Amino acid sequence: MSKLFRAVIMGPPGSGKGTISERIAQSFGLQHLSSGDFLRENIAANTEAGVLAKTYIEKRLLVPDHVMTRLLLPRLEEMTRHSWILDGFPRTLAQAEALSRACELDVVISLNIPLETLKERLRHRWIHPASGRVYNLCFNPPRVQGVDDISGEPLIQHEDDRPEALVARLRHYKDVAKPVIDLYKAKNILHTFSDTDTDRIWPHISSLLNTKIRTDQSSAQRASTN
Ligand SMILES: Nc1ncnc2c1ncn2[C@@H]1O[C@H](COP(=O)(O)OP(=O)(O)OP(=O)(O)O)[C@@H](O)[C@H]1O
Ligand SMILES: O=c1ccn([C@@H]2O[C@H](COP(=O)(O)OP(=O)(O)O)[C@@H](O)[C@H]2O)c(=O)[nH]1
Repeated sequence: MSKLFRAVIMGPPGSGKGTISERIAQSFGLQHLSSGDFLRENIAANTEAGVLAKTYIEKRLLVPDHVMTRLLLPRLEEMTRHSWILDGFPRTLAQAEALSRACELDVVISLNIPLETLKERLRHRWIHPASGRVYNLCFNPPRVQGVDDISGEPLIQHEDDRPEALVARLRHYKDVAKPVIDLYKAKNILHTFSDTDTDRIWPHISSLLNTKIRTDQSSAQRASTN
């Protein structure tokens, strides 16, 4: 069996983590695990962690580290036979340290997108809350305006995606993410991509993953024939 591949994607709200993770999942066969979607599934299913997480999310707070790790790490353990990309976790240094104890990451992708671009994208972001499917009126519009392509249910916009809320969210992201980014830089697995456009970033991410995944697979094959 080829070596499993573990990746994390980081970036401020609107940087394209969800959009790029979906492309990676489709092009490279990785499982995409989004912490936000996973929390929403737990809330919908009324699990103990979901009920607890909801109280924080409703107040626009981060869910405490011990709740997040207790929820996410067992989910990752269930995926031991799959290569995966994690989106939205780890958010804090404590989460990153807990993840390091659980598994070894191959690549961390960090998205560095100009503020004006983030503002524009979030202003036009529409979400299907039940599935987490994300649309943008300019970039990937739904087939019918205001309606989810698959379920036909209405789309909503997040209060938080208003341009006025973004500066504070961005400042908060930078404060919390800085030590996480420094940790991955020190481990030599951080790859930062800066541009205004996912379509221009994508070829670089794709060639990075092509190199990494192919190199890992050939060394795993060499190990199995030795
Ligand atoms: N790793 C995490 N640690 C703590 N709380 C988290 C984590 N991931 C998600 N959450 C909680 O779930 C909420 C929804 O997460 P989600 O990633 O879907 O949206 P978001 O924070 O609005 O980010 P974005 O706009 O980048 O998609 C967050 O606002 C936060 O309260
Ligand atoms: O090059 C891009 C990438 C994303 N988006 C849109 O920008 C918003 C934010 O993207 P996403 O939800 O993937 O970002 P995240 O918050 O997960 O980082 C969504 O409406 C996307 O459809 C865009 O317009 N252009």
